[in-house]
Amino acid sequence: MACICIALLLVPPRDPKALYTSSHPPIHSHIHTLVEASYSCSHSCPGTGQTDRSEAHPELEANSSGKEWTATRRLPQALIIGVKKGGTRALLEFLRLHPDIRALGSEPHFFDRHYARGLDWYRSIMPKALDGQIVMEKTPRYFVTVETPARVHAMSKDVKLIVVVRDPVTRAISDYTQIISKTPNIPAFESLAFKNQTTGQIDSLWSPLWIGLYAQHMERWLAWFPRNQIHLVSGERLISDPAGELGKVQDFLGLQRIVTDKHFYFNKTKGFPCLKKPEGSSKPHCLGKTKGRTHASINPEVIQRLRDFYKPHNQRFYQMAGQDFGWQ
Ligand SMILES: Nc1ncnc2c1ncn2[C@@H]1O[C@H](COP(=O)(O)OS(=O)(=O)O)[C@@H](OP(=O)(O)O)[C@H]1O
Repeated sequence: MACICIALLLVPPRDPKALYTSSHPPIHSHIHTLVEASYSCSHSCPGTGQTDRSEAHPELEANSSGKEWTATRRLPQALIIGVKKGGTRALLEFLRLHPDIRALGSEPHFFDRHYARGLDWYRSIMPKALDGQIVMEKTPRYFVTVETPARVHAMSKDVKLIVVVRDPVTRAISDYTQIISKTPNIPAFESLAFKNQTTGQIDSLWSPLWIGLYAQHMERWLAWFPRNQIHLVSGERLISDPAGELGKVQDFLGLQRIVTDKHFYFNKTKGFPCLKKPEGSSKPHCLGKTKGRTHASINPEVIQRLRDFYKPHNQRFYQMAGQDFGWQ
């Protein structure tokens, strides 16, 4: 909060009133410079950890004319609904650089686990936002939970939905790598992936494999939302060209393209794009150790069998998506 106050003092907008009202053009055009400063703060203010960064753009209260414009808590207008291990954290962290986005840092699991708490509870956990800012959260499990599309639709039929998809085979191995890191004694990937290893019959109900049946899950969402309300992000391109993918997401959200290639650099040690050292900040920011893990080593024959298994499912998904994600 102290940082944003300094930023406000240092970079006064030409028309402070316009900064805090819902008048269009959206606030980003007015607070562009300011946000460069608050972005630095979000990475360097004491006690600003990953979760705290949901408060990267604190609510602004102005009284240049004696009047106050206060941020309020609102239900989200956009959700990152999946997929688990697709790159959802990276997407959320990158989007958070945008001054017109206010995102919850943790995964609230409202529509899948805490629905009984009601919409007032859900609203109460959202970060405060100004008019014109988009409130969002990410919970990757929404994409695969059967009840979720109807529940999300009951909250808002206009909500914008984002799904980060990744090669389902790599995604399954990533998922298993995470599971085994928490439960080291579980059986080998191979024995969980097959109902019968001799016949090679795949156990498609095993969660790491079932989540990758994207067409099946997508179908449920398309029963409630039009295709143009669901934006698909390539998890692979989010790594190879984060600015390109972010550009398309900002377009989808109706935002100016403010998060661009100038925000990223490729960290060779991490092997992933990270956020550049912002001006005035002590260090650049990469995602934590649980993102970009070394995967469990899997027999190549098993991988090939999984590729064969997913092939028709992927083709069906490409048709629904209207694009080929290039998974082998
Ligand atoms: N910039 C950057 N830095 C680090 N990691 C990145 C990045 N972009 C995408 N990814 C990929 O994100 C994968 C984790 O996905 P999620 O964040 O969706 O995981 S989770 O469902 O929230 O647990 C994670 O999967 P693993 O590599 O298997 O660990 C990464 O491949």
